[in-house]
Amino acid sequence: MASSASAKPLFKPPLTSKSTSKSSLVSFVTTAPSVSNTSLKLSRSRSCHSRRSFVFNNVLKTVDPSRSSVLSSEDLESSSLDSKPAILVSEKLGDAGLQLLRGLGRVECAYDLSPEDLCSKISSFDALIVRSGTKVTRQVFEAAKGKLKVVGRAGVGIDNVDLQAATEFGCLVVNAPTANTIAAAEHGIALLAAMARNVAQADASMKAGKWQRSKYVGVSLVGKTLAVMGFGKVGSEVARRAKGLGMNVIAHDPYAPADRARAIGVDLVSFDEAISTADFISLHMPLTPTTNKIFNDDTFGKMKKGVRIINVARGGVIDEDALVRALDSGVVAQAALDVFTEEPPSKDSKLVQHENVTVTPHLGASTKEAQEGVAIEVAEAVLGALNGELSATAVNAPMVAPEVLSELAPYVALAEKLGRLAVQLVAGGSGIKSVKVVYRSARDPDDLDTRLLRAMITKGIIEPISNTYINLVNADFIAKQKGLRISEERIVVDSSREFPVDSIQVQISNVGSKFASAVSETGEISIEGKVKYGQPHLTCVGSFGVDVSLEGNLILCRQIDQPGMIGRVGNILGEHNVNVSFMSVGRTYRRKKAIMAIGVDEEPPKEALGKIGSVPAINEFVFLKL
Ligand SMILES: NC(=O)c1ccc[n+]([C@@H]2O[C@H](COP(=O)([O-])OP(=O)(O)OC[C@H]3O[C@@H](n4cnc5c(N)ncnc54)[C@H](O)[C@@H]3O)[C@@H](O)[C@H]2O)c1
Ligand SMILES: O=C(O)[C@H](O)COP(=O)(O)O
Repeated sequence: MASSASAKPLFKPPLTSKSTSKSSLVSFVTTAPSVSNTSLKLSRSRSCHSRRSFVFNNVLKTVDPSRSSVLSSEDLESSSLDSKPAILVSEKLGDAGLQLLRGLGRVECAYDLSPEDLCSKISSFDALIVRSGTKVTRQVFEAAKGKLKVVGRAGVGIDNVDLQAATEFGCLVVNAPTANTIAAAEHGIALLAAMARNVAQADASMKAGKWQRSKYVGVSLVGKTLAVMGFGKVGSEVARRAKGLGMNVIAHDPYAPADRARAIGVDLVSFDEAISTADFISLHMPLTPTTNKIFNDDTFGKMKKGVRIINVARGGVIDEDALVRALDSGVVAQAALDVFTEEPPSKDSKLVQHENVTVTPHLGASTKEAQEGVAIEVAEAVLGALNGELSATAVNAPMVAPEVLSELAPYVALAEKLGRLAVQLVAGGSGIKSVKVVYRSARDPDDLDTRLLRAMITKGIIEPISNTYINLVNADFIAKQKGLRISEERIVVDSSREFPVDSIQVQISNVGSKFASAVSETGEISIEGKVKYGQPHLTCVGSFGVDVSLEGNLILCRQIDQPGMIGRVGNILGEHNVNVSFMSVGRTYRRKKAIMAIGVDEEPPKEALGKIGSVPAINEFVFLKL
């Protein structure tokens, strides 16, 4: 048997790269205790309610051994060149970000790949980093064959990434949402001023040898009304700067808080009020199915005649043919555009060629400062994700604050193990439709973020019975796809508020069990666990209280409560060189029914299990893999 009895959680620091530590989330390793013969822990309980190491990157990694899994920091630190994660950078990325990536990964920069080339290469890469020019389509995720774990968008807009496909394939998408805000806002203001004073047109005219002072009389900005459509990061920075130019600024954003707008002297108004009262309209909303062509014949028709439009958001929010019509009719006096439905637009695009239109080739984020910033921001997010950390800039996974992650880490391990145990108790192992998870906690229900725990229970339940790999990104999607309904209940209990969760109970209803004693009085398979000394423990099976550390494998026996049972089963396992790590007996009444839970390091041979089954006082038993 093993020799040490101590249970000590080890807190492992994140990747050693200096800049990675700025935004990275903590990764944990907790080492399960091994227990010697002499310190074999025995406990007796009446009823329920009176290593291996766990690496936190379990949350994101793939577990199908035929697929390469997300690397732990140990892997990264000790890896040879070939075993470093492979990162494909498909568009120009700032040097600082590339250096970070090269410190920990094998980086290939391949710009201007055709969609076919991208698809043919992608299955060799763990991560892909793009800007707005690469379309990361469903075909790309299909071609990746499960190898691709993270797509990093070096910028804000993720409309070029098929998020639904990414989620279905369990691929995390992260972006760099903050580093180019100022650059985009400054470009918006540059276009606003340049358009109002015909800077680009006058420049072209002079370079053509002309001197046309009366042709390029402009309009003033001071005192004019600017409508900012989309009052997020860029929109509010544009508004702040426009206020400085003496403009009256209003904004429309269905999701922006009014107090944030008020703080910079901006009134939030309805869509129609914004577009019908503005002299200038600046677009700063994302391209989504709702905002697609939101500026069209109908909406241009509601604008003040002679309105001027600036777009540094996405070309797709404007119906470009309708804009040409509005420019031709004079409803829109001028437009200044940095973004287009198709990029680059066709050479003979009427919009680009229109004399009242000023254009730039998607330069909003193109300052040295912003490019260095987004490169670092995305590199940190991608490396963090490859290290199994949840990114603060995750686009298709719940964002979980670092302090919440650190608190929940041991409960995440417990959740997965409970899911894994519960499914093995189901007769036939399948046909599960309905799972209920009950969290008992002293904290208010609002104070407990259970998304991670639910994802890991889902992972524990589905992975043993299918070849689907599950992580935090795709857990809910896969559960839904498999028709598995997972409901949650939170019960406030009178215990310590120091810990987020007192116990987690997993119930599977409407199924038979291969271990009848796991079925509770109300008819569902029910097991419950707690975290004790940082380790997941099984504390309840059906209506029987037990206490066994969840490590290695588990044997559950229902027996008649009588002397000598522990010794008999222990001897059988000893004869077959199977190391017992924990043992616990739970009974309903003295000398009546009892459940013995035995943790074992090795899988007992069939012969040993047969001998246990033939002990006369043992009514039923089951062997479960953790
Ligand atoms: N041209 C460039 O190079 C460049 C650079 C940076 C950002 N962008 C684009 O600018 C846009 C804004 O970026 P951000 O960083 O400010 O993003 P953000 O998420 O901070 O802000 C977007 C805002 O739009 C709002 N919004 C969503 N739907 C809306 C609707 N129907 N009507 C009005 N508002 C709506 C959201 O509530 C949010 O407040 C994005 O599309 C981004 O891709 C372009
Ligand atoms: O959404 C963004 O961040 C901008 O549009 C920048 O795109 P780019 O990285 O292609 O310059």
